[in-house]
Amino acid sequence: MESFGARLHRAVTERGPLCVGIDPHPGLLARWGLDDDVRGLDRFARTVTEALGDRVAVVKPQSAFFERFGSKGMEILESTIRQLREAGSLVLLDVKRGDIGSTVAAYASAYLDPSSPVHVDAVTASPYLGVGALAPMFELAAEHGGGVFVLALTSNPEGAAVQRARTADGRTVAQTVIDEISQLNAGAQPLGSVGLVVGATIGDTGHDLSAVNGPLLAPGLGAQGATAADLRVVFGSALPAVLPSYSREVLGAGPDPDALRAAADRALTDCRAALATGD
Ligand SMILES: O=c1ccn([C@@H]2O[C@H](COP(=O)(O)O)[C@@H](O)[C@H]2O)c(=O)[nH]1
Repeated sequence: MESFGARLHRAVTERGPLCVGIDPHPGLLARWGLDDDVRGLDRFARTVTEALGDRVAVVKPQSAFFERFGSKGMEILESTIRQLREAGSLVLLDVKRGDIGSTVAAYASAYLDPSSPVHVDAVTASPYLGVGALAPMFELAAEHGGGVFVLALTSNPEGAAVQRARTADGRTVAQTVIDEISQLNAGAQPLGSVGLVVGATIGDTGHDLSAVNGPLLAPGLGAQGATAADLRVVFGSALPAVLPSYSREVLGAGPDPDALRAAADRALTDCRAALATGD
């Protein structure tokens, strides 16, 4: 079984370092001339999938925008996941799950067991109940070639008070998460399968990402104010592992599929330039 780290490395080599989110905000549905209902959601998700599924390395549906329509929204999420995978992009479901270990095991089987209807390539997870409580996700992911992206330094301003608080040994909470994930990925080639989420908005915080050896998902670009040029400041020597992520910045170009593709291409060009070593 090929690991998620290896699959992601290949996808980024072939398609470029870019993740595009599917975040059907009510405001975006309106801008696209769609109603804020199940039909609008379906049209939106289908349009993004058809425009970008065969060219972007990773697509990240935001589960909340599907969940808010109940079972019909979940049906659309299931078919979106299926279509994206058929088109060849890796699917990272942004669900930010986390709980006590026995419940995390159920979340793991929901998203990382290939027999599940919402099986995806990777999920986002919250370490607030302890990184160790996420072990069932890491284990099932490893068994089936899946990945997990653990929140470390999020892009929103409210995150800092918790994530940059100091623990008894003087490290920040975020650094303890970073260090635990680094241990999980130690020795993995070409890249570990447990990633971190580090916002592109956070500036130079002095956190040490050098030993992570896993992918670093960087949301916060575009609508939240960060630019590709900020990636160098935030990630420093860890830049080669960065997977930049845009949602509203690209989605706002729709519904014309050509305009969506052009927006994704622009984002990729900016990110390639920012991530290029020696730039
Ligand atoms: O720290 C984080 C973690 C996750 N997100 C998610 O990424 C997208 C960002 O959307 P934009 O439209 O590009 O702002 C959204 O789904 C968030 O829930 C994040 O922003 N920051």
